[in-house]
Amino acid sequence: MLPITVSAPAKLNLFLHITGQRPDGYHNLQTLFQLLDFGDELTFSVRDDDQIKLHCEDGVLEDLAPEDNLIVRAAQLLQDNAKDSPPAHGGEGCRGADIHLLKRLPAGGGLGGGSSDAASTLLALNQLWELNLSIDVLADLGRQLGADVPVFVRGHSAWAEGIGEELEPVELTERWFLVIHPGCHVSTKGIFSHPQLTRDTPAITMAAFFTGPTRNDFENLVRCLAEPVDKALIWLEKFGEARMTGSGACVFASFDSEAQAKAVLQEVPGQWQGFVARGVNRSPVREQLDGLPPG
Ligand SMILES: C[C@@](CO)(OP(=O)(O)O)[C@H](O)COP(=O)(O)OP(=O)(O)OC[C@H]1O[C@@H](n2ccc(N)nc2=O)[C@H](O)[C@@H]1O
Ligand SMILES: Nc1ncnc2c1ncn2[C@@H]1O[C@H](COP(=O)(O)OP(=O)(O)O)[C@@H](O)[C@H]1O
Repeated sequence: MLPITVSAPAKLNLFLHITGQRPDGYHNLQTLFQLLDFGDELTFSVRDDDQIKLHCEDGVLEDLAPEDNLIVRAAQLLQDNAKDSPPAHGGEGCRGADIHLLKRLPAGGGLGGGSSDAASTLLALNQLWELNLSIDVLADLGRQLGADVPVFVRGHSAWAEGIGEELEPVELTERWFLVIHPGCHVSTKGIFSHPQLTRDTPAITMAAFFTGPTRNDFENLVRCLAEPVDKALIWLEKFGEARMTGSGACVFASFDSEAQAKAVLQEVPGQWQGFVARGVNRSPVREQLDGLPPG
């Protein structure tokens, strides 16, 4: 089997309302996931043993032990799930993989990079190991890795409820986004457990999103706790409506054209990283890995 190279696209949360907290501590939310055509890149090749080896550039994710990396965790979960079905080509040990990661998305940026890496791993190894698992099964495995993984497995921009796993695909006008990383990191777990987080926003309908005011319920709190996020939002607001994605720290604004977004990118102050990407309704990974049985 030849190696497979796939992308792991970023997401933006076009809005994010926290509507309550569940007995298990997780929060119910409403959000609109917008997939982007920009992300990490992963190359998978089958090993002739059963090991999962992750390779990435020196310094990238160096604080993370390999066994904690969502890529390795996704591959192991898939291995465990498939251990009772014989390998397609017979014999032992063709369910190992060498995985090369080109990391472009800032970890903990609210762009879902780790979750998308995990989803792309499930999708690519399902194909490479010839497991033939359905998208529903892969999305359920993804959910065990993180609330944001299923949307990347299903691979469509989506309206989400529950903890982010109840998904309804949406067709959004494909706009251009400028995304700025203000250089700080916001812990998702930490901010979800903050006593001052707004947790009681009334639920809205999808129609209300398109006509009424929405916000990101993390934004005001993160602005107070992380000054670089506040500064980046103030700067970006000069060019249009600026908002934070997920639990931060990245902020974004949308534009009608690539040229407009790139013109603002040129102006981004040197202390911040930025990129321009197109909003896409369908994930490039799902476009690439066709032939999966329907969920
Ligand atoms: C906030 C969002 C919005 O899309 O994105 P990010 O900012 O992480 O990109 C997500 O809800 C993040 O999803 P994800 O990053 O997969 O979270 P998980 O790994 O499942 O959970 C990390 C921690 O966040 C908390 N958590 C997560 C999701 C949720 N609906 N309620 C929660 O309370 C839990 O404390 C959990 O231990
Ligand atoms: N492959 C990975 N890429 C990025 N982060 C990862 C990965 N695997 C595990 N993580 C952990 O997940 C956390 C959240 O990462 P990420 O999904 O990029 O951000 P966010 O949840 O803010 O969108 C990181 O801080 C890191 O500790």
